[in-house]
Amino acid sequence: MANYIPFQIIRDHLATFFHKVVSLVNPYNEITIHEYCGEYMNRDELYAASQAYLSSTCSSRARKLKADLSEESDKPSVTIDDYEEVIDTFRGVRVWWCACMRLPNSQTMISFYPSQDQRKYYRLTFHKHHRKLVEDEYLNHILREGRDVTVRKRIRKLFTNNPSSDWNGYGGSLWSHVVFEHPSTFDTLAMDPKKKREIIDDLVTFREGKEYYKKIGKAWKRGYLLYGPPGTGKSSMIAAIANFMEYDVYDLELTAVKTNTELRKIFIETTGKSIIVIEDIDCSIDITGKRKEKEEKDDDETDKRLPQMEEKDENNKLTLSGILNFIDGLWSACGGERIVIFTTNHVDKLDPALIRRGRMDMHIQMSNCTFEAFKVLAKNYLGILEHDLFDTIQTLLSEVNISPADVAEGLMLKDSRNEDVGACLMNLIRVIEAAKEEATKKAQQKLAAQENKKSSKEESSIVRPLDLEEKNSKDELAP
Ligand SMILES: Nc1ncnc2c1ncn2[C@@H]1O[C@H](COP(=O)(O)OP(=O)(O)OP(=O)(O)O)[C@@H](O)[C@H]1O
Ligand SMILES: [Mg+2]
Repeated sequence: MANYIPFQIIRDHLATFFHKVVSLVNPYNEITIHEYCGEYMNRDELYAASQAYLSSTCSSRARKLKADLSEESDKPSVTIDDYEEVIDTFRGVRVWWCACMRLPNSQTMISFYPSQDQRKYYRLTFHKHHRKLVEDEYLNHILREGRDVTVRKRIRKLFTNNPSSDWNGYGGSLWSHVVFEHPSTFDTLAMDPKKKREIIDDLVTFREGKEYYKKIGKAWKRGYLLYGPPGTGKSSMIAAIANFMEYDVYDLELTAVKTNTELRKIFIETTGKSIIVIEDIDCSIDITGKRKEKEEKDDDETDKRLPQMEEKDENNKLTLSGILNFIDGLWSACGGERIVIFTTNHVDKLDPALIRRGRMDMHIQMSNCTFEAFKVLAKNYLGILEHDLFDTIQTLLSEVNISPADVAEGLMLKDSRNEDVGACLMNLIRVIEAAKEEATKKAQQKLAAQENKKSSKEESSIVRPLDLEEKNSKDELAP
């Protein structure tokens, strides 16, 4: 024992000395990034980001790779295998990455959780001259890029706050979700190409605007109001935006929300890089004119009520001001990169406060099928850019209002093996002609009804002698 203590001291001194000598000779520094960290051994975000970054940026340079399928992705991901060293270059500076593993101290212990025993980590090696660059900039670069890759690779989800039994809701969450797999894209969306370009440009500016929003002191969010008749592609546009931006979609069913407080909680559970959608906002809740009603009520009752009471009442129901708060007030508190979209068939029914610029930044009218929109549908459904029947269809479309949904239905092949393109276009012509006939009939009926109304009005304004006699006798009887 007496010999043991001096031996240990000598060994420690030797180890320190050895390190000193090595660091004098070795011009390289190392940083290790462990998979699990902290008191509760949480998975380290920098480790996850490094893994994503390396698999997307450096795996092509590695010879030994490994593949896996994580729960959060629908594609196998290939990453660099353990102990395979890869080189990355940042601002002309070379760094070396290596995935390493520290084996358990005791081999005799049996564990059902190998990942807890085998501590994985990345070793990042670089020249000591570049230490500042690595610490101050490169690691942040890894974190940012790695997070982006993770977001891009994840399975996107469609959330709803009004779940049916087969949706996945966990841990008392107010949202349930399914995998979001809508095929709509801007390429398949039939609308005026100029308008489409404007929307895409607006989305790109928004996506790249993090610093700009920060600079001007505004929450990083954007509101779109989509309005137009049924079947003009409002829901398809939402899916196209989600696919273009690679965002999750939160389909907020307002009728399932009872109070402002609940709305607030629901909102707080949403994450960044998402679209919050309220479809048919005019039908979801009677918010039109609710403010007016409230103002009138306030005039009568303000004196009798304490302010706290009013606030409590407000929180016990869902009100327009609750929704307005939801759209702008709370955004700033919850980080950014969210898009909110309202859809409606009746834009004129909405309270102007709800859709004013700043809340709904862009008002997008989805219109009935134009010839330009038809050409997109013909390309998508039939794979054609031109046809002899296009002229006829162009003339017909200029004469009648028909939704892209109806045109799309007319273009659907009944039997994809036998039907030819001409037959499909003829079918569409029949559909448009029927719509035209229907519209003419309706217009005639409307005209006839108006004529009837007019003539009955004229009739009632002619005062007949008999009526006068009757009126006079009534006047006499009156007290
Ligand atoms: N502009 C469009 N471009 C491509 N397809 C469209 C378009 N509009 C409608 N469709 C087709 O019609 C179907 C119905 O469209 P969608 O649900 O997007 O209409 P909507 O405007 O949301 O209707 P509603 O007001 O009834 O909710 C879609 O599945 C799509 O196939
Ligand atoms: Mg819709």
